Amino acid sequence: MAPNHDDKILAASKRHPIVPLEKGQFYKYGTAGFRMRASLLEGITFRVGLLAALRSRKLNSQAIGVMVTASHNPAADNGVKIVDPMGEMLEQDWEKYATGLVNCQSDEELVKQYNELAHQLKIDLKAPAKVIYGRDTRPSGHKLVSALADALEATDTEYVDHKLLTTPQLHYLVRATNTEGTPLSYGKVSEAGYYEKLAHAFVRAMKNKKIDGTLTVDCANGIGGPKLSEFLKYIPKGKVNLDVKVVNDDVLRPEVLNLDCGADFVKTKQRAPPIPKPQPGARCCSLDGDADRLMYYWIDPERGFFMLDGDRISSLAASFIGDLVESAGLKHDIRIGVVQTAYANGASTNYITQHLKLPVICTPTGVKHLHHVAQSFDIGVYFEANGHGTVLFSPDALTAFKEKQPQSPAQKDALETLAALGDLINQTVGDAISDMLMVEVILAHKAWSLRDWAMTYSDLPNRLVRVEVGNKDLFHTTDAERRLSHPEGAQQEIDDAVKKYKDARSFARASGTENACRVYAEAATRSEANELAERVARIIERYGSGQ
Ligand SMILES: CC(=O)N[C@H]1[C@@H](OP(=O)(O)O)O[C@H](CO)[C@@H](O)[C@@H]1O
Ligand SMILES: [Mg+2]
Repeated sequence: MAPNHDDKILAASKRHPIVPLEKGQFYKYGTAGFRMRASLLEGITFRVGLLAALRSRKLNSQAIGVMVTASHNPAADNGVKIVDPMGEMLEQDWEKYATGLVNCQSDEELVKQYNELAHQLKIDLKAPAKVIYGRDTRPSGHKLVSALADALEATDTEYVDHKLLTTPQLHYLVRATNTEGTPLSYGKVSEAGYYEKLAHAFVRAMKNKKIDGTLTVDCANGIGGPKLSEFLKYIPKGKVNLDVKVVNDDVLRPEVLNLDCGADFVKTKQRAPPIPKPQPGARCCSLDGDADRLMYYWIDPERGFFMLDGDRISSLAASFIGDLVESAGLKHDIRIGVVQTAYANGASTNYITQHLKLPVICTPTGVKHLHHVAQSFDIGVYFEANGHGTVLFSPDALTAFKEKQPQSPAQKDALETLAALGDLINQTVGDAISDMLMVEVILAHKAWSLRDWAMTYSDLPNRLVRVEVGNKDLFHTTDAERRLSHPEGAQQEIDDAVKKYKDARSFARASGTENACRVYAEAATRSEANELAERVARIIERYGSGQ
């Protein structure tokens, strides 16, 4: 007889009610799962647990991950998202099922829809299921994970609570769990296993190169602080000279999470966090609240603040890895590509295509889109301008690094470094700690300061504007979000505006995470970029109000 979870789900669901929204509004599994004020999330997290259990049963009982975090949002928010078996984001086709379950009006309707989904997707509810989960430092996380556990109990799902984790650590653990004991083993299934893997790969990739000076790491007062401090204990003394100063790592006062610090602050405000007082010349980087975004910067004694964002990290990685592939004698066997979104600075795209001679593909916003396209290369480098990204190596590429017989000491060296990078760089998702170690390795190999890195090309002046509109759903895009297909006439007006400026580019789209549109503009000078952005913002305002 099929196990009947219905009564258990019904009873448990009553303990975790959904907060009804105003008529006509509904909850949506967005770019980063469900993310909103934490007070609205208990019932949602319970229902996400139901879906995670179904997903595990659908995928031969592989472990599914659930991460409770609201990343760089204020402390009062929280969020919940599902991680697929290889550590990737939930398959897009399933987002609508999450949205469906969460928007059921009653507990009875929820149970009905749960069973209908199982039937429609041919899921055997008798099969074993496994879910593993973690959370960031937000106090609301406790209540949310207990709602999640209730859903897993009600559906007879095995679960492991990994407690406090960075988002990328949870992604690592999901993949490690599902590959344990196989030739594709991703590492030990523990937080310590994650640190050991990274520390070991870091030492191998450094190859006795020297890192110049101290790196100050702003951890946004989030989970990255304690986790980075823990990681540092795993670096063998005397083998590498990584000198890290961890700052903004206060996780005991939730109100300071992401407050005037962190990668999102640095990127959007284009300045260093005020605390600790910025030191001219100091090499700095910032993580975000769940440690999956990374920004580098320094205050130049002469020219002031200078930021090295996701585009810079992407071009740095592509250039270094491209050179290594050539030195390893694999240039004709391995296809390297770079994936960006329309927000990437045009100068970075030019540098990658014209100087590095690598192909660049533009995808819609959201790392799941970039990740997917990056998988089509042997080595796919992807970063959003906001500092979220990674480098993916195909199984063929990893095999080539390990098995190719080197013809010279230089080839051997390049192959070893590539193999070490394959272990150092998180293959499941963008990971600020892993990306930071990658940047440190590259700067040490090139013997570059942040200023040397910044000299590779000059960014085009640009401006990003948030525009409140009556109805953002009126805006539809095409060509990887670079053009508007609706409302009719809007794109023509943007084109006409762009033509008035030199080296200019501008586009507008509805945000996937906020109730607003975003306008991006770049041009040859700062004043022109500002003027163009304002002009396009006015166009969007006008069309967004339906006039
Ligand atoms: C311009 C911008 O930075 N957009 C961000 C933002 O998406 P929007 O759809 O633009 O709101 O949040 C996403 C999730 O964190 C992130 O992937 C993306 O890069
Ligand atoms: Mg984040």
